[in-house]
Amino acid sequence: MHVDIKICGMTEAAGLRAACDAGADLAGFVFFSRSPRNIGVASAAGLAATARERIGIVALLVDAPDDLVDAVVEGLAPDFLQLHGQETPERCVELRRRHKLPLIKAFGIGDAGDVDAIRGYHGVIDRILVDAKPPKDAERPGGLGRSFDWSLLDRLGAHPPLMLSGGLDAGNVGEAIAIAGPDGVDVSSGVESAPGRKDPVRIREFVAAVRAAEAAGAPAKEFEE
Ligand SMILES: O=C(O)c1ccccc1NCC(=O)[C@H](O)[C@H](O)COP(=O)(O)O
Repeated sequence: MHVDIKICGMTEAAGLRAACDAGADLAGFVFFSRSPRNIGVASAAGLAATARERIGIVALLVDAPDDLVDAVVEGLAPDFLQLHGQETPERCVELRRRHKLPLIKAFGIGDAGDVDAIRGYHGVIDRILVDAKPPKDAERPGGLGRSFDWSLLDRLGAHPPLMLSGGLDAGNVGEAIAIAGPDGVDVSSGVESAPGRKDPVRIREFVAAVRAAEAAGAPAKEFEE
């Protein structure tokens, strides 16, 4: 089984190069002004141009208006859009139709009800990304280095491909894969030396830990829609 690895919150060439060299599958760029990983479209496009043949490019947006989504899609030409806000299924349909790009929809998980709510998105998104539910007063809805009870995902039933995130690092990602059996994992804080600064050594260690878990044969759960 292959577990896709997404390293999110790229702001510098060194981090992006480390992700490519380590064999990560996807690199995320955050377009959200209250994030320490926020990046402008031109800077993201410049970085992505150096890596596009080696890694998939993900544009992360939070309840973004059309003019921002249009600018990001036109300037960056991402392979995926990741929606990390309160986007409704109707908004997902609209964005998929308008941009003809696969959607990764993020869901904050705090309890069983949050998992059950994902069902309303089946058929209108391409991948589920589960993250810890942020506290009410959080500055941002993701990239907080918080994890959640992975066993809640047992309730998912049949589902589109699943990406697990939230507080992952090289030390816990093997256990997370064994419990949740995701199709992919996503990390930001756990591979940083400070918010917004990716650490090449931690990236290498994280990718190695995921590949070791794959080799150990943690069973990926089947998905279907
Ligand atoms: O990373 C951010 O700053 C961010 C800001 C606003 C919305 C989402 C954000 N990150 C989303 C991601 O995909 C992160 O990789 C995911 O939340 C996991 O983050 P972490 O727990 O820090 O590994």
